[in-house]
Amino acid sequence: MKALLNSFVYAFNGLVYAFKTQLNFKIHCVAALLIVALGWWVGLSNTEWPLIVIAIGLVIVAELFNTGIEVLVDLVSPQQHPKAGAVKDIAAAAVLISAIIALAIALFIFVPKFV
Ligand SMILES: Nc1ncnc2c1ncn2[C@@H]1O[C@H](COP(=O)(O)OP(=O)(O)OP(=O)(O)O)[C@@H](O)[C@H]1O
Repeated sequence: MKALLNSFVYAFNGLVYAFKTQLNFKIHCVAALLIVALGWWVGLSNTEWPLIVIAIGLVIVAELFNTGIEVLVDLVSPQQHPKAGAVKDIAAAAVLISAIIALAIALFIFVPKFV
């Protein structure tokens, strides 16, 4: 039971680390809160909410993996190396793609409500 509780504490520590060290993670968290508030305001349907939750979760998860990969690369390759750079660039690309997908979902859901 204590081990299970500890695993939640470790995961929470990871969230706090990402939030404290990554400006992009903070920006995405604020954007997520704004989107949820907007969704509340326009009254999203029971089918629209899950799509928004998945879109937000996709970006947050990608950001967390990106942060973990950055920390790992800095640990194993503090010196410059083309492959270390490529690993970071690929992780950053994953975040970018997730954010584009999330933006597309948000536009599909919200734009028709304002036109
Ligand atoms: N060890 C390295 N070797 C080669 N290139 C690197 C290395 N570390 C970083 N880079 C290059 O510099 C870019 C920026 O690296 P950095 O560690 O600042 O990542 P970041 O995404 O800006 O992270 P942060 O969010 O912490 O500012 C990487 O995407 C990569 O192209």
